[in-house]
Amino acid sequence: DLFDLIDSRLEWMQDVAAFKHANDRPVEDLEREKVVIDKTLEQAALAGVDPDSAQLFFEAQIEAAKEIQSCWIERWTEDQTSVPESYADLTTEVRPALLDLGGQILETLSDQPPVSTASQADFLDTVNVECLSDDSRAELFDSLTKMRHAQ
Ligand SMILES: O=C(O)C(=O)C[C@]1(C(=O)O)C=C[C@@H](O)C=C1
Repeated sequence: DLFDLIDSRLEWMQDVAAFKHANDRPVEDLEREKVVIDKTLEQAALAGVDPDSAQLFFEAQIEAAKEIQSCWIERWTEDQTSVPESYADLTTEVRPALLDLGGQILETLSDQPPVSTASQADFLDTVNVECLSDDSRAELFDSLTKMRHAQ
């Protein structure tokens, strides 16, 4: 289901944060964001989703992803004992999984009517990731309702 896929993408961000924290890498990677957006445009064209609306939604997902990662790293910086000992590898595991989820999100979206504002409560119930603020969740939902099928 669409909301579960969006939740799954964000659930990966704790692992991403753990990898970056352990390897002293910054949360934001603009070069990677370009790869993700380029892939999104390609996947949107294949799935029949309007590319501009897909780009705006994926940018909102990336903003949410960075907020979640920063929140975790802040927690671990305050309490060293809470730092995770194991986490998935960013390059070989997480990034391929994120691109795959992106494709599934676009395919699922194209197979159903556009997301209606009436499904907000259901969205908020399902997309309930630790460290994601209410504001970001609302913004994510708003850009999701603006995604359109290709003309
Ligand atoms: O791949 C990463 O390094 C991530 O943190 C994931 C992600 C994304 O949501 O796709 C988020 C933030 C980065 O700036 C780049 C990409």
